[in-house]
Amino acid sequence: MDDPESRVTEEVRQTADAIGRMEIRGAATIADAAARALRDQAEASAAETPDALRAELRAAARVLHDTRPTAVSLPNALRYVLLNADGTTAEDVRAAVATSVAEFRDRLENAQSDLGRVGANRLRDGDTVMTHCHSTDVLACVEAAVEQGKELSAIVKETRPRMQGHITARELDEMGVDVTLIVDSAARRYLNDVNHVLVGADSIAADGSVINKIGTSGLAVNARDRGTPIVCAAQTIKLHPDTLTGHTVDIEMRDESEVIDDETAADIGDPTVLNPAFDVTPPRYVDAIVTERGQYPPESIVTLMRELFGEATVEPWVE
Ligand SMILES: O=C(COP(=O)(O)O)[C@H](O)[C@H](O)COP(=O)(O)O
Repeated sequence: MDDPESRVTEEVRQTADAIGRMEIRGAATIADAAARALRDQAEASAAETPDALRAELRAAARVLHDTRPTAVSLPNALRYVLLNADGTTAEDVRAAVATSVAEFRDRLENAQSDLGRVGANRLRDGDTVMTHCHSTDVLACVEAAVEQGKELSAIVKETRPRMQGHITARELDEMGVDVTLIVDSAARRYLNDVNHVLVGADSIAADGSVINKIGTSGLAVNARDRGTPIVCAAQTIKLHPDTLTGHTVDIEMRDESEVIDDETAADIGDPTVLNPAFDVTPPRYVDAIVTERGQYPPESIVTLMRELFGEATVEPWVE
């Protein structure tokens, strides 16, 4: 049998490239794109036996998996689809993959709107929120509150170096929220003017730590110091099962060119440039984690993780 790796489709490779380059970004959006890519791999495959098709799907999953290491929604999506790729013929497996991808995407969408309704309960008419990066889970909370007739304002951190705050500003503006944009270092100055800090998550660890865009932990410490509640909006697909057994979450280091161009770097003596994409906020700085299952104090999230994943998980893309 030839190498299943060689039969990974161009479309799957393009999706993986787009995730790596951050054209597809944000934990929930990455999960959705990865699930769709597996469905497309199954549809395009010429495999004639279930084993050959499953080997091809595992190879495609590995290509998708090896793009960005921090958002656990990516492996959680791949696991969901691969563990449901059952069937005694290749056709059966293809159909099972299509069904599980559709189910997964429905769950993602429903989870986000359920979570949005929970998060919206925390927001009152006239409140101001501060945001960091761009999180579709956070925006679902704001959108649900706006739909309930609440008028909201937002102070949006631009989020260097990739400026995802600009996407947040545009989407909040489209919802009718009054938006003020600030540079990241101005956050502390304005924390007394906001009622809530709202952030998303790429992963949540078993101890309740929130792994999110770099700068979240500093923002949370400052918010605690100022007495401003900090809420993390995160669907349960952000729960990191490996942390139940003591593993830590990898923090992605990105290219220095996102921070400074070669010419400017040369001009200032070519310093070492570090560009971590995410950081870890300890649970003591987070007031609540809002999920589609309700709101949890961070320290109790482990109970939900055990309920959803048991004690151990498998990595079905490994040969
Ligand atoms: O940190 C980021 C995005 O980082 P990047 O831009 O590097 O992917 C977002 O806060 C989370 O992914 C949650 O997003 P969502 O709520 O949409 O899943």
